[in-house]
Amino acid sequence: MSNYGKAFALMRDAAAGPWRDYTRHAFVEGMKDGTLPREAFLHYLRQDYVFLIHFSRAWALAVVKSETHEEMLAASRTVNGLISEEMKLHIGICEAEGISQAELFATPERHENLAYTRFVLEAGYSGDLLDLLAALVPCVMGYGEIGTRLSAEATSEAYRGWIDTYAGEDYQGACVAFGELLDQALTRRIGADFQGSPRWDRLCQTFRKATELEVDFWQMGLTP
Ligand SMILES: Cc1ncc(CO)c(N)n1
Repeated sequence: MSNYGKAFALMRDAAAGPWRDYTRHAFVEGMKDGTLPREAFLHYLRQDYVFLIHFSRAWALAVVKSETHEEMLAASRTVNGLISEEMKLHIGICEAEGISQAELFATPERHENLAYTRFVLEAGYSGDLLDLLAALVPCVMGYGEIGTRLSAEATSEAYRGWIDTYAGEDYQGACVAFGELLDQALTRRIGADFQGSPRWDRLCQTFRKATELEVDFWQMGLTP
C-alpha cells in the first residue's frame, strides 16, 4: 500500500484517525464478512452512481486545471476510466437487481453525497490543480486500500464483485498513476520538498475533510 506515492503517505499519516474510520468503517467490515444487508448495499450503490457522475466532473475539471500534457493525459484517462469502467460495475449490479440505468441516473441525491462531491468541485473551482487533487486523493486511494485488504481478508463471497473491481489490476494501476501525478504536480508547483511549504498544511486539511466526508458517505450507506 506504500506504492501510491510519497505525498499520499504523508497526507494519510497526518489524518490517521479519520483515515482509519473511513477505511475500516462498519459498512466496509460488513462487505468483508457478508453481514452488510443487501438493501443497504444497493442504496449505497445508487448513491455512488450519482457520486461518480460528479466525481467524473471533478476529474474533467482536473483536465482544465492541468499545466502539462502529462497532467492532461493522466486526468483525461481517469475521466474515461470512471465513465466507461467504474460506472459499469454499478449499472451491471443494479440491472441484475431490477434497477434500470434510467432509474439509476434519476436517483434522488442524499445530502451527504451532495456535500462531498460539491466540496471536491469547490476545491477545484477556487483553487489550482493541487487543491483539487488533495480533495480527490481520499476517494481514489481509500478504495484502493479497502479493495486490497478485503480481497485478502473477506470471509464471504457476497460482495466479491465489488471487492474485485477495486482490488483489480486496472483500479490498482490507476492508484499508482494518481500517486505519481500527485507527487509530480506538487514538485512542479511548490518544489520537491513540498511538505516543507506553507501550502502543505492547507492541502492536508483538504485531504482530511474529504476523508471525513467519506466516513459520512459510508454512514449514509447504512441508513437507506
Ligand atoms: C464515495 C466514493 N468514494 C470513492 C470511490 C472510488 O472511486 C467511490 N466509487 N465512491
